[in-house]
Amino acid sequence: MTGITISDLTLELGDPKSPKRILRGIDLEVPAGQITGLAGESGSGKTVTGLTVCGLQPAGSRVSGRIRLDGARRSVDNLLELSQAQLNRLRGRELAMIFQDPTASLHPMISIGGQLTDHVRYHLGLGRRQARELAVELLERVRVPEPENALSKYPHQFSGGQLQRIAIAIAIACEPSVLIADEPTTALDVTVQAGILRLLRELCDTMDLAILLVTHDLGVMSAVADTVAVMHNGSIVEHGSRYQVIREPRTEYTRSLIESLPAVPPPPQVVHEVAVETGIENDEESGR
Ligand SMILES: Nc1ncnc2c1ncn2[C@@H]1O[C@H](COP(=O)(O)OP(=O)(O)OP(=O)(O)O)[C@@H](O)[C@H]1O
Repeated sequence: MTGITISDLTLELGDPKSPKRILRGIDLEVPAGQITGLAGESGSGKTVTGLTVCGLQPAGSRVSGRIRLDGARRSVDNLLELSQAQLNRLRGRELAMIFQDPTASLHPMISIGGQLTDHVRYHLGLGRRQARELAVELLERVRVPEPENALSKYPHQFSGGQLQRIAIAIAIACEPSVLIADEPTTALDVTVQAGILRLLRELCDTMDLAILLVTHDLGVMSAVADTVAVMHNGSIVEHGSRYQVIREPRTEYTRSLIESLPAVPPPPQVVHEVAVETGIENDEESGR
């Protein structure tokens, strides 16, 4: 299987004599070509799980277990054993991450073109012209309107949804095997959310990406995730197909999580339906 296999992942913080146990032996497969949802209430450990896969766990963490990467180009038996320098080489190439706030990964004073071309020149060793061509291609791929013009603009000149598309363009630039998406649509309007979710689905299918989608929003899960893992207090309490987890939850905790939602839309066609209803193709206004 290509993708990520997490086995018995534990993470502790604080005084070793009375540690705060953040992750308590997580087992999770994130296969290529699938969106694996990681759900759970605030503080359950979803974000820390995603960060640990990328080697970005909180400073002072004590981590044990195994995170195996089977990438298209590279496999690593246990990411936890890599040095920071080795992880740096892997991040951006094999492992990519997008966050709730896309501005967190974009520099406010550097044009979008500058940021995209710097990224691909550094990781892929491309020349200036090739890097620019790839930057345009990437912006087209994530459907940022007028990609040539977009290159000379700065982050503040784009809407939130477009910035998330640009962050996704940077994330996929080196054709990674794994994408960790942490609450990528939480800050966006519902119709804009649908467009981003549809884009993630499309990239997952066309690039055979293994996507770990971290979100507290089971509505988002029901729209795109192939399987859903539910976290509670640092453990995965249930993992199954999105239909099974959302419609026929096996644990009391998942049931209560679902009951606390206003309404869960029917799983299979949500993204498609929203797209058709609103006629979203480029679902955001262009720029400001
Ligand atoms: N840098 C840190 N230092 C200390 N504790 C931390 C740090 N980062 C996370 N934690 C703790 O780890 C636990 C899990 O946090 P995490 O952010 O993974 O939860 P989450 O499920 O993603 O919740 P949310 O949806 O609110 O982000 C929480 O108790 C949190 O307080």
